[in-house]
Amino acid sequence: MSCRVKICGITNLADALAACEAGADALGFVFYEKSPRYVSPNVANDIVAQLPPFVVPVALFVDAEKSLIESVIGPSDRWMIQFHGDESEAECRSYQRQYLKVLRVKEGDDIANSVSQYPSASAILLDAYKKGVPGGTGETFNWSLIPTNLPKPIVLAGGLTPDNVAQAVAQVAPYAVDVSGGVEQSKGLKNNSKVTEFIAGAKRG
Ligand SMILES: O=C(O)c1ccccc1N[C@@H]1O[C@H](COP(=O)(O)O)[C@@H](O)[C@H]1O
Repeated sequence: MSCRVKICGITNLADALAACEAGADALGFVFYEKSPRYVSPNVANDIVAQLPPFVVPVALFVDAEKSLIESVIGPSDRWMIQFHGDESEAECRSYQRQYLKVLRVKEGDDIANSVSQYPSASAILLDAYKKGVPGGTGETFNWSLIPTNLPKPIVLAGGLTPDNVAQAVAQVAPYAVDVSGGVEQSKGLKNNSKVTEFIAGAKRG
């Protein structure tokens, strides 16, 4: 089965529709105000209402207040949630939506044990750990730290680009890959050629 692709950090309708046209399976919207890719709940929901069928919108939060999460996911049943902070399994589960739990990987981590803490997650997203920065770092991590027999689908993220995604898919065989900075022309704006190249590389790998 070919690897799915999530294009994250969507801030406008043109980039969203171009990514769908290029074959993206999911689009990520960042509701973390310190990110240069932040998008407001109203703008994001307006974009989501115009997405074609079979494309999953993913709402990314970093230790967000319940009121913010509810204001984003309330208007549409289509939203999946990406918890990119230190949220507990009980908190993630409480929204009764499909969700991705992010684990930020560094040397010495027991990934299998961390994955086992989130039995209700739809999938686990593995990103690079960088002190003081919750995500969107543009940095890869040591993919050989990922155990091969994890009980959840894995979404690989962190520093992926059109140049390294095929190798990443060949080595890790993830369920999906996720990219933000590697397909941008500037922070918060996508480069459509890079998005197309990235998706082709992921499907090839
Ligand atoms: O993209 C951001 O600005 C961001 C901010 C806070 C948390 C996560 C964020 N993005 C996610 O980070 C990973 C890797 O991004 P990159 O490809 O290395 O730029 C990815 O899951 C994004 O969804």
